[in-house]
Amino acid sequence: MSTPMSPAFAQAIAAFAPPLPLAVAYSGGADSSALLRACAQRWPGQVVALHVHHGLQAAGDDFLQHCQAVCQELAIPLAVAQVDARHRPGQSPEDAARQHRYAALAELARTGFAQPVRHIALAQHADDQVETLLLALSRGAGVAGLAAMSAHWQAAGIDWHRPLLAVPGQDLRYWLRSIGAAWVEDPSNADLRFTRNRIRQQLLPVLEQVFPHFRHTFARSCAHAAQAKNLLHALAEQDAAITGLPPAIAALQALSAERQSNVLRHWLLHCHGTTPSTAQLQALLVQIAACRTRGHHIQIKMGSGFVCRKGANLHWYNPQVLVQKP
Ligand SMILES: Nc1ncnc2c1ncn2[C@@H]1O[C@H](COP(=O)(O)OP(=O)(O)OP(=O)(O)O)[C@@H](O)[C@H]1O
Repeated sequence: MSTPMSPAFAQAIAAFAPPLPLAVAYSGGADSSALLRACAQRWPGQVVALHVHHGLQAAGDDFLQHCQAVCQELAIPLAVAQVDARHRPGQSPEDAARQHRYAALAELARTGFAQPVRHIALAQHADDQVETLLLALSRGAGVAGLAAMSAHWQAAGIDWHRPLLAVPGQDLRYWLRSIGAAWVEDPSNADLRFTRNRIRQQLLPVLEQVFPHFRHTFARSCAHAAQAKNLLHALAEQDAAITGLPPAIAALQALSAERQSNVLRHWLLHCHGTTPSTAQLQALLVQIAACRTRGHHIQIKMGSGFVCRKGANLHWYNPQVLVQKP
């Protein structure tokens, strides 16, 4: 039976071709409800659901019960994990919840069913992508941030997919209503203390009026930024092969300032999982340029640690880790 999906939604589902079986990360909210139902309809018997109970909101139990009831009705196997998503000091609550959730989803897919599942679909859509782009702009992000969310990536032995990035959120809710499917509304989505909710409720309606095609054109900008991000990554790998990691100071000095910044960001992120601020990186470039004598000392705060000079090379360390492991 044909269902009244919007053209964008129908196109996104038709174009989505993951190897099966597929797991859908199912919160019980509108977006993942639409994705789960659309996938189960397209690949009957080949789709499973994963639910993470965050243990943060009182509503968590209702979410779980809703997911269990829907999966039972649709005969979709469901695996559930309970996580303690409390954040560490200095970590944002949303970041903590996201990290715990992704780790729990990967673990559920690996061990929650008779056979491990290697592909997980998430239900972020075009409005989420625009929100991510606007948040990146508001932070003054570079191209990596402006690329916003990827449609596909690999991590923790899982292929992650976001098939709905071109579908407006309202199309998903419209479809759910038209087929009489219920979902649970996360009460925190209405909380205007969260910037993302203010963007969704206050900014997107205005953007809609001024730039009616903003979802499409902003997504195109994200795609251009993603291409540039890949080029910068490739260039950083080439330069890192010359400077070595940790980088040799003399080899850095032979590069342009832009290429130094690029390879330094790459080193700090990929080897140490930290991102320096623009001001920190700028200060380091000044020190690298001035480092022409044996006695030149470098010691600069960099991301979550410090960069210092160790002989001919730079060296990054986190003093807190040094204190914990003397
Ligand atoms: N508790 C959860 N259990 C399983 N998957 C989840 C959970 N929370 C979020 N996800 C997955 O991560 C995606 C992005 O999460 P986010 O909280 O940004 O979504 P959302 O806009 O609230 O979506 P939804 O309406 O599906 O809850 C969701 O669409 C869903 O696929």
